[in-house]
Amino acid sequence: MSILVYTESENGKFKKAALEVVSYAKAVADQMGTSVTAVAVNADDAEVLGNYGASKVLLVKDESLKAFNAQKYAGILEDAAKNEGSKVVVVSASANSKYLAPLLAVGLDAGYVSNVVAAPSNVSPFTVKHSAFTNKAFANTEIATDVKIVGLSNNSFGLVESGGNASVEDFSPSISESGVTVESVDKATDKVSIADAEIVVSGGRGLKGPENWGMIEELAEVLGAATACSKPVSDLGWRPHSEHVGQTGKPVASNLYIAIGISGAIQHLAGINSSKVKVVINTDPEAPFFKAADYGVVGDAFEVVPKLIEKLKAFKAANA
Ligand SMILES: Cc1cc2nc3c(=O)[nH]c(=O)nc-3n(C[C@H](O)[C@H](O)[C@H](O)COP(=O)(O)OP(=O)(O)OC[C@H]3O[C@@H](n4cnc5c(N)ncnc54)[C@H](O)[C@@H]3O)c2cc1C
Repeated sequence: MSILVYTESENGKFKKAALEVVSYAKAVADQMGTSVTAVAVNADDAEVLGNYGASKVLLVKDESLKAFNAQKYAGILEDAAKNEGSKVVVVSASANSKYLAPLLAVGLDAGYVSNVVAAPSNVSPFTVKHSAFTNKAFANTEIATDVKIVGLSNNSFGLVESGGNASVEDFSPSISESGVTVESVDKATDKVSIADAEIVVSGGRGLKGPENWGMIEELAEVLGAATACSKPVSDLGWRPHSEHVGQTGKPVASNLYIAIGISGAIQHLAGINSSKVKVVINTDPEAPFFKAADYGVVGDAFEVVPKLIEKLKAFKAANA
């Protein structure tokens, strides 16, 4: 009857979102008076999940599962949920989790709610708060099916260390056949991914050209941030498409989002509404971004950003 969690890893290391879903599942388990069982595939440090509230880790070690395959991974989770008798399964908001969750929902005859942002307000009936209409509203939805799947938004719950220990068990599920074979995986970049980043520094067309991205990268480096951009910037080839944020790009749920030379079109804002603190730097005080931002600087990026970098470097040096 434990709560089941899918914990994603890359090259054997858990992603931050994996630790967050375990933290979340522990809160749900406490409300329901049960425990947390995590499913990990080819992870090297499965024990670490105990620190975030997992009592048990079902570890699948299989070289053929090195590349993510939604049908096979959904099959593994279905097997695990049935073995454990789990009535609640928690996954993250990553592209892979969003791919496998509906397949899993079919396998378990479960209801699935994505973009969940808080622990259930009630576990009987099981009611979750989730964002809706590209993060412009929240809804409380009851999942009435016997088995429930919760898709947790990244950075919405945070990491909670409980100092516990997890028993790690080898798990050999029946791996289902898949119509898809992954031949190779090409990563666009090795930098901090936008989806996992705590801080994102993002540039728009106001930066005039790709040759001016040095200061964006420098600001990101000082802050330990990921870099992002608006759609026209990636369309123009100034930055890679993997950095494109918004309705047609990636969603960002960082703690801090700094938008530089970005007007704040509705399609851009749709991707960053879940970020906690938004800062805009723009020459035009009428730019729509100022209405969405928590802090705004009306000014020329080419003057403001170098000063910001200088101040941050001085602050870091003084506090080193
Ligand atoms: C169906 C559809 C989907 C879309 N999806 C997305 C999406 O996912 N993501 C996205 O970003 N867009 C998307 N768009 C495009 C969107 O509508 C805007 O055109 C786009 O976001 C504008 O990008 P921008 O803010 O970089 O450029 P601009 O709108 O050109 O804004 C540049 C800003 O920089 C400011 N500026 C100029 N010089 C400086 C300076 N020296 N210092 C500081 N500020 C300066 C200007 O005042 C201006 O506000 C979509 C559009 C459509 C129709």
